[in-house]
Amino acid sequence: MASQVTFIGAGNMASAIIGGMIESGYPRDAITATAPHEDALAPIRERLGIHTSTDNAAAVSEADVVVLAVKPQIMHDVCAGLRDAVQAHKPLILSVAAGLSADTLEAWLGGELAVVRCMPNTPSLVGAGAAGLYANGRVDGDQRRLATELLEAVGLVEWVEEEALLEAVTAVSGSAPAYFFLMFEAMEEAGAKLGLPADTARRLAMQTAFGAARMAMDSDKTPGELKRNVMSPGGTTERAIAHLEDAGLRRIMAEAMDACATRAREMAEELGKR
Ligand SMILES: NC(=O)C1=CN([C@@H]2O[C@H](COP(=O)(O)OP(=O)(O)OC[C@H]3O[C@@H](n4cnc5c(N)ncnc54)[C@H](O)[C@@H]3O)[C@@H](O)[C@H]2O)C=CC1
Ligand SMILES: O=C(O)[C@@H]1CCC=N1
Repeated sequence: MASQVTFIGAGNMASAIIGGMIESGYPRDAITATAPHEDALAPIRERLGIHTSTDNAAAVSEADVVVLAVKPQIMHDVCAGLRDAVQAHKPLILSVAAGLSADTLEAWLGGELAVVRCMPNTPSLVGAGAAGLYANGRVDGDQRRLATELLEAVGLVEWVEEEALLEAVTAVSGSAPAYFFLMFEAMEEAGAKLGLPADTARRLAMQTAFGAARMAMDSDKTPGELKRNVMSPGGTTERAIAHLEDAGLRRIMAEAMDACATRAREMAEELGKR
Protein backbone atom coordinates (compact mmCIF):
# COMPACT_ATOMS: atom_id res chain seq x y z
CA MET A 1 0.00 0.00 0.00
CA ALA A 2 1.27 3.51 -0.82
CA SER A 3 2.53 5.68 2.04
CA GLN A 4 0.03 8.31 3.22
CA VAL A 5 1.45 11.78 2.46
CA THR A 6 0.03 14.96 4.01
CA PHE A 7 1.09 18.38 2.69
CA ILE A 8 0.82 21.24 5.19
CA GLY A 9 0.23 24.15 2.80
CA ALA A 10 -1.32 23.91 -0.65
CA GLY A 11 0.56 26.65 -2.53
CA ASN A 12 3.01 26.63 -5.44
CA MET A 13 5.51 24.11 -4.13
CA ALA A 14 2.95 21.71 -2.65
CA SER A 15 0.74 21.68 -5.75
CA ALA A 16 3.78 21.22 -8.02
CA ILE A 17 4.96 18.17 -6.08
CA ILE A 18 1.44 16.73 -5.77
CA GLY A 19 0.85 17.22 -9.52
CA GLY A 20 4.12 15.41 -10.30
CA MET A 21 3.31 12.55 -7.90
CA ILE A 22 -0.07 12.00 -9.55
CA GLU A 23 1.42 12.13 -13.04
CA SER A 24 3.94 9.48 -12.07
CA GLY A 25 1.14 7.20 -10.81
CA TYR A 26 0.99 7.93 -7.07
CA PRO A 27 -2.54 7.08 -5.80
CA ARG A 28 -4.60 10.25 -5.28
CA ASP A 29 -6.37 8.84 -2.23
CA ALA A 30 -3.03 8.55 -0.40
CA ILE A 31 -2.47 12.33 -0.68
CA THR A 32 -3.91 15.07 1.56
CA ALA A 33 -3.24 18.84 1.47
CA THR A 34 -4.17 21.47 4.04
CA ALA A 35 -4.67 25.25 4.11
CA PRO A 36 -6.40 27.52 6.63
CA HIS A 37 -9.37 28.29 4.36
CA GLU A 38 -11.58 26.05 2.26
CA ASP A 39 -11.55 28.49 -0.69
CA ALA A 40 -7.80 27.83 -1.18
CA LEU A 41 -8.42 24.09 -1.16
CA ALA A 42 -11.43 23.69 -3.46
CA PRO A 43 -9.45 24.34 -6.69
CA ILE A 44 -6.67 21.91 -5.81
CA ARG A 45 -9.18 19.24 -4.71
CA GLU A 46 -11.15 19.59 -7.94
CA ARG A 47 -8.08 19.73 -10.19
CA LEU A 48 -6.05 16.99 -8.53
CA GLY A 49 -8.71 14.81 -6.88
CA ILE A 50 -6.87 14.52 -3.55
CA HIS A 51 -8.14 14.80 0.05
CA THR A 52 -8.05 18.27 1.61
CA SER A 53 -8.53 19.61 5.13
CA THR A 54 -8.47 22.87 7.06
CA ASP A 55 -7.39 20.99 10.21
CA ASN A 56 -3.61 20.44 10.15
CA ALA A 57 -3.45 18.21 13.23
CA ALA A 58 -6.27 15.90 12.06
CA ALA A 59 -4.72 15.70 8.57
CA VAL A 60 -1.40 14.33 9.86
CA SER A 61 -2.88 11.81 12.31
CA GLU A 62 -2.48 8.91 9.87
CA ALA A 63 0.29 10.28 7.66
CA ASP A 64 3.51 8.35 7.01
CA VAL A 65 5.06 11.53 5.59
CA VAL A 66 4.28 15.14 6.56
CA VAL A 67 5.49 17.63 3.95
CA LEU A 68 5.95 21.11 5.47
CA ALA A 69 5.20 23.51 2.59
CA VAL A 70 4.24 26.80 4.27
CA LYS A 71 6.30 30.00 4.34
CA PRO A 72 9.25 29.88 6.75
CA GLN A 73 7.94 32.90 8.72
CA ILE A 74 4.82 31.02 9.90
CA MET A 75 6.48 27.62 10.36
CA HIS A 76 6.98 27.99 14.12
CA ASP A 77 3.26 28.43 14.77
CA VAL A 78 2.31 25.72 12.28
CA CYS A 79 4.71 23.27 13.99
CA ALA A 80 3.27 24.15 17.42
CA GLY A 81 -0.16 23.13 16.13
CA LEU A 82 1.17 19.81 14.75
CA ARG A 83 3.33 18.84 17.70
CA ASP A 84 0.99 16.49 19.60
CA ALA A 85 -0.32 14.76 16.48
CA VAL A 86 3.20 14.23 15.13
CA GLN A 87 4.60 12.98 18.45
CA ALA A 88 1.75 10.43 18.67
CA HIS A 89 3.14 8.36 15.76
CA LYS A 90 6.35 10.08 14.51
CA PRO A 91 5.95 10.24 10.71
CA LEU A 92 8.80 11.29 8.40
CA ILE A 93 8.97 15.10 8.27
CA LEU A 94 9.92 16.51 4.84
CA SER A 95 10.40 20.28 4.78
CA VAL A 96 10.71 22.39 1.63
CA ALA A 97 11.05 25.64 3.63
CA ALA A 98 14.08 27.81 2.93
CA GLY A 99 16.39 28.56 5.84
CA LEU A 100 14.98 26.35 8.62
CA SER A 101 17.40 23.71 9.90
CA ALA A 102 16.43 20.09 10.56
CA ASP A 103 17.31 20.60 14.26
CA THR A 104 15.05 23.67 14.49
CA LEU A 105 12.10 21.86 12.89
CA GLU A 106 12.65 18.76 15.00
CA ALA A 107 12.71 20.89 18.18
CA TRP A 108 9.60 22.88 17.17
CA LEU A 109 7.77 19.58 16.58
CA GLY A 110 8.70 18.16 19.99
CA GLY A 111 11.97 16.29 19.28
CA GLU A 112 13.21 12.86 18.14
CA LEU A 113 11.88 12.90 14.59
CA ALA A 114 13.22 11.78 11.22
CA VAL A 115 13.59 15.00 9.19
CA VAL A 116 14.47 15.45 5.52
CA ARG A 117 15.19 19.01 4.42
CA CYS A 118 14.72 19.82 0.78
CA MET A 119 15.67 22.86 -1.30
CA PRO A 120 13.54 22.64 -4.47
CA ASN A 121 13.06 25.27 -7.20
CA THR A 122 10.11 26.69 -9.14
CA PRO A 123 10.67 24.74 -12.40
CA SER A 124 9.17 21.87 -10.35
CA LEU A 125 5.91 23.49 -11.49
CA VAL A 126 6.60 22.21 -15.02
CA GLY A 127 8.18 18.91 -13.95
CA ALA A 128 11.72 20.18 -14.59
CA GLY A 129 12.78 20.99 -11.04
CA ALA A 130 16.12 20.45 -9.34
CA ALA A 131 16.22 19.72 -5.61
CA GLY A 132 18.92 19.17 -3.00
CA LEU A 133 17.98 16.90 -0.05
CA TYR A 134 19.54 16.38 3.38
CA ALA A 135 18.51 13.74 5.96
CA ASN A 136 19.09 13.93 9.71
CA GLY A 137 20.45 10.89 11.58
CA ARG A 138 16.99 9.43 12.32
CA VAL A 139 15.98 8.97 8.66
CA ASP A 140 16.17 5.31 7.56
CA GLY A 141 16.79 3.87 4.08
CA ASP A 142 13.11 3.38 3.25
CA GLN A 143 12.34 6.98 4.23
CA ARG A 144 15.22 8.23 2.05
CA ARG A 145 13.86 6.25 -0.90
CA LEU A 146 10.37 7.63 -0.28
CA ALA A 147 11.63 11.24 -0.14
CA THR A 148 13.57 10.63 -3.37
CA GLU A 149 10.44 9.20 -5.04
CA LEU A 150 8.30 12.21 -4.03
CA LEU A 151 10.78 14.82 -5.28
CA GLU A 152 11.84 12.87 -8.40
CA ALA A 153 8.21 13.19 -9.51
CA VAL A 154 9.02 16.84 -10.33
CA GLY A 155 12.66 16.67 -11.42
CA LEU A 156 16.26 15.96 -10.48
CA VAL A 157 17.16 14.95 -6.90
CA GLU A 158 20.66 15.28 -5.41
CA TRP A 159 21.39 14.26 -1.80
CA VAL A 160 23.97 16.18 0.26
CA GLU A 161 25.56 14.64 3.33
CA GLU A 162 26.17 17.93 5.20
CA GLU A 163 23.25 20.21 5.96
CA ALA A 164 25.33 23.36 5.37
CA LEU A 165 25.65 22.32 1.71
CA LEU A 166 21.95 23.15 1.23
CA GLU A 167 23.11 26.80 1.27
CA ALA A 168 25.24 26.02 -1.79
CA VAL A 169 22.27 24.18 -3.35
CA THR A 170 20.17 27.32 -2.79
CA ALA A 171 22.79 29.33 -4.71
CA VAL A 172 23.18 26.78 -7.54
CA SER A 173 19.54 25.75 -8.10
CA GLY A 174 17.02 27.02 -5.50
CA SER A 175 17.38 30.70 -6.40
CA ALA A 176 18.97 30.12 -9.79
CA PRO A 177 15.85 30.11 -12.03
CA ALA A 178 15.78 33.86 -11.31
CA TYR A 179 19.35 34.29 -12.66
CA PHE A 180 18.27 32.80 -15.98
CA PHE A 181 15.08 34.89 -16.08
CA LEU A 182 17.27 37.98 -15.58
CA MET A 183 19.45 36.82 -18.47
CA PHE A 184 16.33 36.47 -20.66
CA GLU A 185 15.30 40.04 -19.77
CA ALA A 186 18.77 41.34 -20.61
CA MET A 187 18.93 39.42 -23.92
CA GLU A 188 15.46 40.62 -24.89
CA GLU A 189 16.41 44.24 -24.21
CA ALA A 190 19.71 43.90 -26.08
CA GLY A 191 18.01 42.11 -29.00
CA ALA A 192 15.44 44.91 -29.22
CA LYS A 193 18.23 47.52 -29.27
CA LEU A 194 19.70 45.63 -32.24
CA GLY A 195 16.34 46.05 -34.01
CA LEU A 196 14.42 42.81 -33.40
CA PRO A 197 10.82 42.93 -32.13
CA ALA A 198 11.13 42.33 -28.36
CA ASP A 199 8.90 39.23 -28.39
CA THR A 200 10.94 37.70 -31.22
CA ALA A 201 14.15 38.29 -29.25
CA ARG A 202 12.52 36.77 -26.15
CA ARG A 203 11.43 33.60 -27.99
CA LEU A 204 14.84 33.17 -29.65
CA ALA A 205 16.68 33.66 -26.33
CA MET A 206 14.46 31.20 -24.42
CA GLN A 207 14.60 28.51 -27.12
CA THR A 208 18.39 28.91 -27.25
CA ALA A 209 18.70 28.48 -23.46
CA PHE A 210 16.45 25.40 -23.64
CA GLY A 211 18.48 23.97 -26.55
CA ALA A 212 21.82 24.69 -24.87
CA ALA A 213 20.71 23.05 -21.59
CA ARG A 214 19.38 20.01 -23.44
CA MET A 215 22.54 19.71 -25.54
CA ALA A 216 24.80 20.00 -22.48
CA MET A 217 22.74 17.38 -20.61
CA ASP A 218 22.74 14.91 -23.52
CA SER A 219 26.39 15.38 -24.49
CA ASP A 220 29.50 13.72 -23.09
CA LYS A 221 31.42 16.92 -23.85
CA THR A 222 32.01 19.51 -21.10
CA PRO A 223 30.25 22.88 -21.29
CA GLY A 224 33.69 24.36 -22.07
CA GLU A 225 34.08 22.08 -25.12
CA LEU A 226 30.54 22.82 -26.31
CA LYS A 227 31.26 26.54 -25.93
CA ARG A 228 34.43 26.26 -28.01
CA ASN A 229 32.48 24.37 -30.70
CA VAL A 230 30.33 27.48 -31.20
CA MET A 231 33.36 29.80 -31.36
CA SER A 232 34.76 29.98 -34.90
CA PRO A 233 38.27 31.47 -34.81
CA GLY A 234 38.04 35.19 -35.48
CA GLY A 235 34.25 34.95 -35.54
CA THR A 236 31.29 36.53 -33.77
CA THR A 237 30.99 34.25 -30.71
CA GLU A 238 34.66 34.66 -29.86
CA ARG A 239 34.13 38.45 -29.75
CA ALA A 240 31.04 38.14 -27.50
CA ILE A 241 32.65 35.61 -25.11
CA ALA A 242 35.82 37.73 -24.83
CA HIS A 243 33.62 40.65 -23.84
CA LEU A 244 31.79 38.60 -21.15
CA GLU A 245 35.08 37.26 -19.74
CA ASP A 246 36.76 40.70 -19.75
CA ALA A 247 33.70 42.22 -18.04
CA GLY A 248 34.09 39.66 -15.22
CA LEU A 249 31.07 37.39 -15.70
CA ARG A 250 32.69 34.54 -13.70
CA ARG A 251 33.52 36.88 -10.80
CA ILE A 252 30.01 38.37 -10.87
CA MET A 253 28.42 34.89 -10.73
CA ALA A 254 30.71 33.83 -7.86
CA GLU A 255 29.88 36.99 -5.90
CA ALA A 256 26.12 36.70 -6.53
CA MET A 257 26.08 33.04 -5.48
CA ASP A 258 28.16 33.79 -2.41
CA ALA A 259 25.65 36.53 -1.45
CA CYS A 260 22.83 34.00 -1.92
CA ALA A 261 24.46 31.37 0.32
CA THR A 262 25.27 34.04 2.93
CA ARG A 263 21.62 35.13 2.99
CA ALA A 264 20.52 31.47 3.42
CA ARG A 265 22.81 31.28 6.50
CA GLU A 266 21.46 34.58 7.88
CA MET A 267 17.86 33.38 7.40
CA ALA A 268 18.64 30.15 9.28
CA GLU A 269 19.93 32.23 12.21
CA GLU A 270 17.03 34.73 12.13
CA LEU A 271 14.25 32.17 11.69
CA GLY A 272 15.72 29.61 14.11
CA LYS A 273 15.66 32.11 17.03
CA ARG A 274 12.36 31.21 18.73
N1 LIG B 1 9.16 29.75 -4.35
C1 LIG B 1 10.35 29.24 -4.45
O1 LIG B 1 11.18 29.48 -5.36
C2 LIG B 1 10.81 28.27 -3.41
C3 LIG B 1 10.08 28.11 -2.24
N2 LIG B 1 10.53 27.26 -1.29
C4 LIG B 1 9.80 27.10 -0.02
O2 LIG B 1 8.54 26.50 -0.24
C5 LIG B 1 7.67 26.87 0.82
C6 LIG B 1 6.31 27.20 0.24
O3 LIG B 1 6.46 28.22 -0.70
P1 LIG B 1 5.37 28.48 -1.83
O4 LIG B 1 4.69 27.20 -2.18
O5 LIG B 1 6.06 29.27 -2.87
O6 LIG B 1 4.33 29.40 -1.00
P2 LIG B 1 2.78 29.68 -1.26
O7 LIG B 1 2.48 30.98 -0.60
O8 LIG B 1 2.42 29.45 -2.67
O9 LIG B 1 2.08 28.50 -0.40
C7 LIG B 1 1.95 28.54 0.99
C8 LIG B 1 0.69 27.76 1.36
O10 LIG B 1 0.58 27.69 2.78
C9 LIG B 1 -0.79 27.80 3.12
N3 LIG B 1 -0.89 28.15 4.53
C10 LIG B 1 -0.74 29.37 5.12
N4 LIG B 1 -0.91 29.26 6.46
C11 LIG B 1 -1.14 27.93 6.71
C12 LIG B 1 -1.40 27.18 7.88
N5 LIG B 1 -1.43 27.75 9.09
N6 LIG B 1 -1.61 25.85 7.76
C13 LIG B 1 -1.58 25.26 6.55
N7 LIG B 1 -1.35 25.92 5.40
C14 LIG B 1 -1.12 27.24 5.49
C15 LIG B 1 -1.32 28.85 2.16
O11 LIG B 1 -2.73 28.78 2.07
C16 LIG B 1 -0.63 28.40 0.87
O12 LIG B 1 -1.40 27.39 0.28
C17 LIG B 1 8.32 28.04 1.55
O13 LIG B 1 8.76 27.60 2.83
C18 LIG B 1 9.51 28.41 0.68
O14 LIG B 1 10.64 28.78 1.47
C19 LIG B 1 11.66 26.53 -1.47
C20 LIG B 1 12.39 26.64 -2.62
C21 LIG B 1 12.02 27.49 -3.68
O1 LIG C 1 14.28 33.56 -2.42
C1 LIG C 1 14.05 32.74 -1.52
O2 LIG C 1 14.31 33.03 -0.33
C2 LIG C 1 13.47 31.37 -1.83
C3 LIG C 1 14.42 30.26 -1.52
C4 LIG C 1 14.91 29.74 -2.83
C5 LIG C 1 14.07 30.39 -3.81
N1 LIG C 1 13.25 31.23 -3.26
